[in-house]
Formats: sequence, structure tokens, C-alpha cells
Amino acid sequence: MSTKEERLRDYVRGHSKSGHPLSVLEAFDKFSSDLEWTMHVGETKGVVLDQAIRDLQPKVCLELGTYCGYSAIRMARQLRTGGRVIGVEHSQKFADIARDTVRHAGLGKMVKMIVGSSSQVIPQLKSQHGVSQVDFVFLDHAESLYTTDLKLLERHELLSTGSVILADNVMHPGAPDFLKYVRGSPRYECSFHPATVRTVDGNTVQDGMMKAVYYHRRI
Ligand SMILES: C[S@@+](CC[C@H](N)C(=O)[O-])C[C@H]1O[C@@H](n2cnc3c(N)ncnc32)[C@H](O)[C@@H]1O
Repeated sequence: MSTKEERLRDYVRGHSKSGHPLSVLEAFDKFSSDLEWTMHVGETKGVVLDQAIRDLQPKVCLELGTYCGYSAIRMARQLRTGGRVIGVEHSQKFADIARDTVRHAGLGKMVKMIVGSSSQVIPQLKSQHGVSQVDFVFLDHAESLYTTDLKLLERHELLSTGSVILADNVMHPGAPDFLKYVRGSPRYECSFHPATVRTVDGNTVQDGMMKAVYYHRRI
């Protein structure tokens, strides 16, 4: 018996054009809307992610929570030459599927997957993965870890002035501690992007993404 994510991978392979990221994203969205709900960021909030990437043109994007590769593909397809996405995913099975879908989209050279738990991987980014700074961080793993992991990124001096943090699901399921932290810190300039989303039960709920721009010298 296959898992939902294996079925998603097979569907995406069979219903998209190899080397064509947009068709891969569309196949993900169609699987989730027509067949089985999946937890990727989706088109509505994906547009907010696209805009943030287009505005910043980051060299290094860090994604915490890559699942099956949808948002990694969304980011990588817009990067300029030399740009890359580092995806951190604690499930080996999801990380393998993400590698597969990213390769299928033709973006394998731009996305590096690290399998591990965010709070363990972040302190190793410099020493073990050659990442000295991150320009863009997509927080999409566990809302309860958003603040801890952001503080880890600060402590390990991985952020610099102008680095952008985009956090998903800040209203649903919700990340109140994270919102309080970034809104209350002089180091961050925040903007909220509301969005309605479809839940696993088929309900429509109000959610949103928080964009926080980091300023190193303000404290
Ligand atoms: C909402 S999904 C990510 C969706 C993905 N960003 C997308 O839009 O295609 C959350 C993912 O985070 C992973 N995850 C949860 N906690 C994590 C942690 N502490 N470290 C790394 N990955 C984690 C889960 O296994 C899951 O695949």
C-alpha cells in the first residue's frame, strides 16, 4: 500500500512535463484539490512567496519544512544564476520525494536537501554545509518552533540586514509567540499577508503569512 506522498509523487510525474516547473506545481495543486488534500503551501499563498522571492532576488534561500518539494520548486524557478534553495526536512521519506520532484522539475542543481530536524541543522549550517548567510528564510515546518529557530538563526549570525523571513500558517494553526516576537522586536519590520486556505476537512479558514525583514544594527 503506497503512502499519500508516494501517490502525490507518482501523480506529479505522470501529469506534468519534465523540466517544466509550472506544470509540476499545477499537478501538485490538482492532486490536492481533486484527489487527496496535501499540506503544501498551495497557489494562493504561493503567490505571496513568489512575490517575496521576486522582490528580494536572494542568493541563498533556507526552507524549514520542505515536505514534497512544492515550495522549493516555487522558489528555485525564480532565482537568478547562482541562487540556491536549501531545504531542511526531518522526514527522510519526504526529503527523498522532494529530491525527486525537484529533479523532475529540472531544478535539481539549485536545491540542496538536508535531512534533519531544523533546530539541529541550523547550528551546523556554517560548519557542515558551507552556508555562511541566508538571504531568505521560509518557515513552514512546526509553528511551535518558529521563534526558537529564528533565534537560532540570529545567534549563529546567519541573518544579515535585509534578510527576509516569510512564515506560513501564522493564523491557522497559528504562531502567536512568533508574531509577538517579531512584532515586538526592533530588529524586524513586519508585514502581514492574509489568505484563506482550504483545510484537510474541506473547510475554508482565514490564515496568513508574516513577512519580517531583519535589521542587524537596530538593537
Ligand atoms: C507544511 S509542510 C511543508 C510544506 C512545504 N513547505 C511546501 O509548501 O511544499 C511541513 C513539513 O515540515 C516538516 N517538519 C516538521 N517539523 C520539522 C522540523 N523540526 N525540522 C524539519 N522539518 C520539519 C514536516 O515533516 C513536513 O514535511
